[in-house]
Amino acid sequence: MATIDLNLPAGVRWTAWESPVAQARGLAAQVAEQLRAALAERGHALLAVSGGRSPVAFLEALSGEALDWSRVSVTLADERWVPESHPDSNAGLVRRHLLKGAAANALFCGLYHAAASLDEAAAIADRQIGELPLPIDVLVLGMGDDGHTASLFPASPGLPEALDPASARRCLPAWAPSVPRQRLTLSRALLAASRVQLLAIQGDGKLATLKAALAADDEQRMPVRAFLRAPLSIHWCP
Ligand SMILES: O=C1O[C@H](COP(=O)(O)O)[C@@H](O)[C@H](O)[C@H]1O
Repeated sequence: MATIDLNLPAGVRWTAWESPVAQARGLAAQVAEQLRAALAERGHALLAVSGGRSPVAFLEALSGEALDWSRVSVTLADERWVPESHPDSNAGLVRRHLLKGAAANALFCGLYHAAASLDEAAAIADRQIGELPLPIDVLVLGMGDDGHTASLFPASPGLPEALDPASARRCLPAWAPSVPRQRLTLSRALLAASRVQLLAIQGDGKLATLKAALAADDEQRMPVRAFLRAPLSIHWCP
């Protein structure tokens, strides 16, 4: 594979996998290893994963990893404000592709709540996330073609607060440019405190977005920029 010159910030690690299958398996093995380390160190482990279209093969591979899943808690970096039965639900995706077999023993804490408003749903999720064994041990982020990560979308109302590194909020309402527009996102402050931070992306389009984010000077325009620093490891495949 040709060398890719990205001029990454100090401490940001880069792995180019040869294929989506190799990426899914390799990433799952690394995540499992980090979860085992957290279990050995803390007695429990907290994993936050992303949704969307990309992570299916990774979630499938991770569900087959030998782990004491009964001591692992799983949450989401973000969610669409739709019930779990909806095809766009990130919780539904995680239940179908990760929480099966031995991995069904993990405690799952989703972000969706059928509240009267998105604000109220975010407040409920904020409280529930606060009951998890924070910080997040392993975070797996994805990235959209517009430079969003989690549901930190460019120009979303409330983005400055969601990206505020000093914010005490754990979960906030967010708005996407595409349907379902109403979202819930963990805050940058909470996500960036994760012990292990991984960004998994696929294809030349997302590589171009990553390059644009690295070159941009504004997190509001390219929210993924907020995470392009140590200890992030970026995992890409063509
Ligand atoms: O809407 C979302 O988009 C991003 C990227 O998703 P993908 O479909 O391009 O893989 C994802 O990381 C996020 O969790 C999701 O809610």
